[in-house]
Amino acid sequence: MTYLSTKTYGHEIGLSATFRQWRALSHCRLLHGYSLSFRFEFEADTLDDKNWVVDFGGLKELKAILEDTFDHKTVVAADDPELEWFHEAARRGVADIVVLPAVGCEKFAEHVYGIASKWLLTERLAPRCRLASVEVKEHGANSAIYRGTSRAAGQRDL
Ligand SMILES: Nc1nc2c(c(=O)[nH]1)N=C([C@H](O)[C@H](O)COP(=O)(O)OP(=O)(O)OP(=O)(O)O)CN2
Repeated sequence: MTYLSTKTYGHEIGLSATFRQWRALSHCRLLHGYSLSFRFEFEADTLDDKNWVVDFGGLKELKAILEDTFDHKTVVAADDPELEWFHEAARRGVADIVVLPAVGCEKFAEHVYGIASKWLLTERLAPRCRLASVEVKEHGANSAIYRGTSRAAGQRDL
């Protein structure tokens, strides 16, 4: 028996991030932004003493991490050829930049999955509670999902 629970920080909470996919040939190479949505899917074979997979109200640190990374941020890929230009924008107070290994919904989902998995361990919620997946949505039509590949998902990719 596996129990699932989910937590969604939707578009309505305003995690507004600007980014670009510099390798794209389309308009996606231009800076553009979305109020990103994040959906966490947790799983457990056994519930805690309250009969919960994970406390819905106990995830505020995860929300804070999302805010630190995506709220009013300009997210830049570490290999963006214009990286120095973004740093200059930050120095001038025009952009609050966050440099990540890669940019795009799939990579945002992977990045958040890694952070959230570590957090579960730190909080001693893992290994009982595992992070099954993280979904990142740009808007109602576009999303990407990063899924743990083993039942030890709460302890992998660390
Ligand atoms: N698999 C992915 N594909 C794309 C991503 C992504 O993160 N993962 N990102 C982009 C662009 O950055 C952009 O966010 C999407 O723009 P666009 O392709 O124009 O998509 P729209 O939904 O706005 O376009 P419609 O034509 O209205 O469908 C591109 N691809």
